[in-house]
Amino acid sequence: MQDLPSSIADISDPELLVQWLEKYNEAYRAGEPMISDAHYDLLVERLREIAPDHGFLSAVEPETFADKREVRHPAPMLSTEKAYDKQSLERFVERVYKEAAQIGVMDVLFQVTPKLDGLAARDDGEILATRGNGYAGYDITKAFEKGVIPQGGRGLGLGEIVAVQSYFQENLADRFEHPRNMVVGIISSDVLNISAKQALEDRQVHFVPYATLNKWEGSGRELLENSEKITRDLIQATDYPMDGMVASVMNQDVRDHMGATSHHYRWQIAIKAKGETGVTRVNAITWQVGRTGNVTPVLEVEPLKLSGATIRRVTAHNAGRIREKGAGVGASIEVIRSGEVIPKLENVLTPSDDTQIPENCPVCETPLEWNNDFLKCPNLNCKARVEQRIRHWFRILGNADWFGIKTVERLVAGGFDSLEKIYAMTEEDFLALEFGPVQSRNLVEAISLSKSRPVEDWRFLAAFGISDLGEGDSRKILSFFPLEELLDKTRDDIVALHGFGEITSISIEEGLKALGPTIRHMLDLGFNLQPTPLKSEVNVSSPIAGKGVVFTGTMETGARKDMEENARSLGANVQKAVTGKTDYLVCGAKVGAKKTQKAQDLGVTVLTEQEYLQMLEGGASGDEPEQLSLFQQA
Ligand SMILES: NC(=O)c1ccc[n+]([C@@H]2O[C@H](COP(=O)([O-])OP(=O)(O)OC[C@H]3O[C@@H](n4cnc5c(N)ncnc54)[C@H](O)[C@@H]3O)[C@@H](O)[C@H]2O)c1
Ligand SMILES: [Zn+2]
Repeated sequence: MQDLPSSIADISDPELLVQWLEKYNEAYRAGEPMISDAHYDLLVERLREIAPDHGFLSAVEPETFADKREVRHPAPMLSTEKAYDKQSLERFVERVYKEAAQIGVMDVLFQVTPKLDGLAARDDGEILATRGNGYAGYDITKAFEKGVIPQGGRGLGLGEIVAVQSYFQENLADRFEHPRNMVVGIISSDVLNISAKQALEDRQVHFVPYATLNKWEGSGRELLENSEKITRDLIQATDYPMDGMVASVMNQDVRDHMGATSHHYRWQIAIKAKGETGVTRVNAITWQVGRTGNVTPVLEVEPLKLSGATIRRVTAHNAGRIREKGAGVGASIEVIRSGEVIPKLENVLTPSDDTQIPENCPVCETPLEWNNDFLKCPNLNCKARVEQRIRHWFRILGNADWFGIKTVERLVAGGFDSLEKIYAMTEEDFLALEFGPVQSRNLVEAISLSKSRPVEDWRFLAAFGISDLGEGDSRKILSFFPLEELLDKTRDDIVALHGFGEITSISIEEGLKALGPTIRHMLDLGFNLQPTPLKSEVNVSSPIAGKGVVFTGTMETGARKDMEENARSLGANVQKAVTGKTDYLVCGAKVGAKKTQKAQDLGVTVLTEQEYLQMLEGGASGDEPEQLSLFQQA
């Protein structure tokens, strides 16, 4: 297949363009996109310009899962029309009111929800099916067995399979380019890679019915007047990847009257940001060292105008990308910007043979290590890492942030390279580093305010930057243990909690051990911490509250997942496997003797499903039922 012209405006052959679009679409649906979504959208818009009636534009871009059973949809699952600017949204709203008036409806209610960027599916309570070609999709009900969590329960209709965004950013962003790629991998393959398995085990991959999303409702006028604020608020409130917003008409009679094309419902539109691309040349590469040691390339480019701004720096994601694509000095590259401040490297048009990847850390000279496509400085005391850690502390704590990166750099250069030292600084210390008298006073004041102003304890914990203890996980873990107790917990204590997998638990244990002294020191300084409410306090009293429970085998009462969910709601720590922290092993049918013996050896009470249900009904926590002979023979 012939290449596409390098500049989108030069594309003039619709058939060639469609061939490429089909190829890109196939790769994208398989979870391995070749180009960015913004770039793809620009190509589709180009097709609309040069061949507005092309069949490609009037069908849903199909997806296939070769080995899965086909399922017909009761009503087609279509794509959406897109509005890339205010005018298109205005035209949409006008059209809606005009057609509503035709059937005598004057009050039209609009709804806006975040447009989730994952894998669309439909759950009728029995079968979960993908969109497919819009008319028939594929049966992927097994996703729930694999560990995908149905938000709000089963049978809630259309929705999207997505990974929790903050979790992805913290734990997976250096393993997958986009959370959707991981999601597609989970659905299409039975062999899961370790990170995907971990995310499922941590219950961070959800099926989110659109009906459960945060939403805005109002009239068309209100929508047009406030669309920026509506978008901002919904982005704020949603912890899933999004690629815009979806505005829908809510009046059923108007929906019926407006109907659908073969591509989209006419009463619905996606509000999206358009990307802009440009071509420029790489002048130099700067390597930046982050808090966790990742060394990322920033391309210094020949200045270029994109969406009204002059671009001089472009992020290139990771070192692997530079090596693979030849994005070195002298390369001609395509740059894309859609919304974000710093544009991204999209494509290398003419590679450079000067792609030197540093072998040593540009800051501390320690030999660098490769981790997938990422380069890492392993030195915990690397000056750049220290600076970023301190910066992270003030940013996450967030109650008195006057410590920008420039200030932090000066402190570290002056020997104040730890939180302990910085929190002991006086006005004289700042003056000695040649901060002005006013700034010195402000910085001392900021330190004192950061202690006296109220701050949630999970923020305080997350600010230490322990890997796998970001804001979400800190909040979660502190709902099980108060902060002081957490410091002494081991991986076994942590893995027993709902939502913490094995790998995560190990890294949390290690992080807590390494930073324990610092955390204790900071606690002794007396912060005004607002404790996270403990689950054990919130929970009802039940015989399994606070107990470690493992379910195994095939249950008769209902799906194992539902029994687990129910046990959790009664305050149990539902665990995946029996450990020393397990109190009850509940056995359904077909459980091997070995398993029950191992549990008994660990002092775990082994129950049949019936005994377990009786115990719940009895409500007595102390009396443990006698064990069935079935198990004693083992
Ligand atoms: N990078 C690539 O190579 C590549 C290739 C093909 C497609 N794409 C991307 O896919 C998109 C086109 O594909 P499409 O037709 O699947 O998607 P679309 O962007 O038109 O979105 C339509 C889908 O959004 C879903 N959706 C998400 N949140 C929703 C909500 N709150 N309410 C209602 N529906 C919601 C629906 O399931 C619907 O099917 C393009 O935007 C493009 O960026 C990218
Ligand atoms: Zn270093």
